[in-house]
Amino acid sequence: MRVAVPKEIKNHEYRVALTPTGTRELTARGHEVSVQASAGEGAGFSDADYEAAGARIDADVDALWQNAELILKVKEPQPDEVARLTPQHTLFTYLHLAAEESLTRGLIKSGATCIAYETLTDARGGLPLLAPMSTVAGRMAVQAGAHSLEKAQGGAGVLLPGVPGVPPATVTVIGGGVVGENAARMALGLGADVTILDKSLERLEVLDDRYQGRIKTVYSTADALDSAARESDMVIGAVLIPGAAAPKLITREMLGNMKPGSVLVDVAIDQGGCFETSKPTTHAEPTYLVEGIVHYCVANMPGAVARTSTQGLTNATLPFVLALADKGWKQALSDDPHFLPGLNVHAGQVTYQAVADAFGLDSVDPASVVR
Ligand SMILES: NC(=O)C1=CN([C@@H]2O[C@H](COP(=O)(O)OP(=O)(O)OC[C@H]3O[C@@H](n4cnc5c(N)ncnc54)[C@H](O)[C@@H]3O)[C@@H](O)[C@H]2O)C=CC1
Ligand SMILES: CC(=O)C(=O)O
Ligand SMILES: [Mg+2]
Repeated sequence: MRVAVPKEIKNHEYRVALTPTGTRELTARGHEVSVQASAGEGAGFSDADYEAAGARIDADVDALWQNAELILKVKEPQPDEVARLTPQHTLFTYLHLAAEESLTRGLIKSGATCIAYETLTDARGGLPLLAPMSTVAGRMAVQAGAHSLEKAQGGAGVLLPGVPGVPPATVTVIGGGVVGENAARMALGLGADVTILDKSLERLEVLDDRYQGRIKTVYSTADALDSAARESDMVIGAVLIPGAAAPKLITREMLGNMKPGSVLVDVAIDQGGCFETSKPTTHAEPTYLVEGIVHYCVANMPGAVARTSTQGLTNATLPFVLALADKGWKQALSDDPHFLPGLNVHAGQVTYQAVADAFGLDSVDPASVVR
């Protein structure tokens, strides 16, 4: 199969979808891999590294896309990339379609087969291609939030661990999944007073057992969210309803009850955000203020630690990339019931129910498409 790896073009996105190690796995199986010139540079991989693994380096972006059958990316296609997609292409990347109607409509129009990392499942009920980046984003959320609490960033001037005689900051994490647990662990490690809210009692039991009371767990209700807003120095939004737009859990009205200079870190921004006043930001300008509350809403947080993130992401995607290249998308998806939910759009139709629901579109069952 002809596999192409474009250079990412989203603001401050330095990850790349395939490492030289992954390239070698593909070329050893007889696949042709074209990597856009300097695509791996931000993650510390040179063109020569890819060439040594058997890839062709292509400086001509038009030719790269035109010759490709399988396109491997990291971030959702940007408008210039959507314009390059045709029915011949299978695209494998993060899509987060429920947050972006124009992208969804663009992919429908393209006729391409679009498979999202974030909606693949595993036998334990997890999201195996979201998990590595959720781990990164959860860990980064506390770094970003701690920086945002500094006065120069508009924050209240609070140090997470406090000092002897001054109590630590209060950090609330909404959603105790992969992002949430990793954020809570980091905040705990830095000496903050940490609480996790979740709607899943089962998940709260796991966390309670794992942290033995060092992290408090609270069932997520409107009352609990009200208290979290009033009492916290930092609130981290880490909820997910797979494939769907995030619920708005902290409203604009609730900001008035928060301490001035406290910080909201909305990691769920890639699914539209879980705070009413969130809007996507970039690493170039990560924060903004609403009613004296600092908002950090970067939709590609792992891009900032591209070396670690690229390795973590490609470790998880490689088996699926190999299946797509070896068997073609139809056979690969039909052979694996956990790969199948990755299919979001095919030949002009939405194949993921929650995405169709978000925009009032019709959807078709992905199983019917691979038969
Ligand atoms: N901004 C960024 O750069 C990145 C963002 N993300 C996003 O972070 C979000 C979280 O991802 P994961 O932790 O992997 O998901 P997950 O599925 O592991 O965890 C989500 C948790 O939210 C809980 N939840 C759902 N509704 C809730 C509610 N109303 N109140 C409290 N808890 C609720 C669920 O029970 C679950 O435990 C996703 O939107 C993901 O796309 C992930 C990586 C990078
Ligand atoms: C999950 C995601 O959107 C990211 O890693 O950028
Ligand atoms: Mg996004």
